[in-house]
Amino acid sequence: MEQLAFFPDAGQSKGLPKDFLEYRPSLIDAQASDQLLQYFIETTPWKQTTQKLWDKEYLTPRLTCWYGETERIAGTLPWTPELQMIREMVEPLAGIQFNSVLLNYYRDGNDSVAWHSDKESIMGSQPVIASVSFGQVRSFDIRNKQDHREHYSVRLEHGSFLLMKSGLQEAFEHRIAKSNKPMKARINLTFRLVI
Ligand SMILES: O=C(O)CCC(=O)C(=O)O
Ligand SMILES: [Fe+2]
Repeated sequence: MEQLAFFPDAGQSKGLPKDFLEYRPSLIDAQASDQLLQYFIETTPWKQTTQKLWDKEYLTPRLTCWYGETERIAGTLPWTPELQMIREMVEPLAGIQFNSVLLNYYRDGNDSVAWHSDKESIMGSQPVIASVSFGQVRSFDIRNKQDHREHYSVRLEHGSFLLMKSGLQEAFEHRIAKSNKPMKARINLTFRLVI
């Protein structure tokens, strides 16, 4: 495994949460990643869903699509050969088998995902999630739910792999912040076991 590419912020003195996260910069080589980026952008039936906040409906600031064999999530599409191929690459690294994947499309720096943890009951309380990124490098921020001063940031590179291990979602939350800098398209895949 490669060294974790974390950049703790100034004043951050605690060790990195290696028990919870594992990062690999080039799971998939640049040429294949270029092709996959275009493939996902062009062929995925992207949707922009809404989310409720303080009783108001907002458009989710990114596009999404679910694939896999779970019936727990409405509208889940069958695996494609490309998604199967990536699933087979990440399963041995994660040590578990996944039955679904959420695709996120961040069109530019305005697209984002707010602070959250992925511990919906349909994934059990200690889910393992494998994340693969293509396109624009964006910062994946992580903070301790109990103490926001403990926070980290990892730049998720083109073709990279991030394993969110069991226990991460319980103690930490994560986000992809908006950016004022010009940002190109980014695709992120999070493989999950929905039970
Ligand atoms: O885009 C990413 O790297 C993270 C996406 C995410 O947190 C999620 O889909 O739950
Ligand atoms: Fe997440």
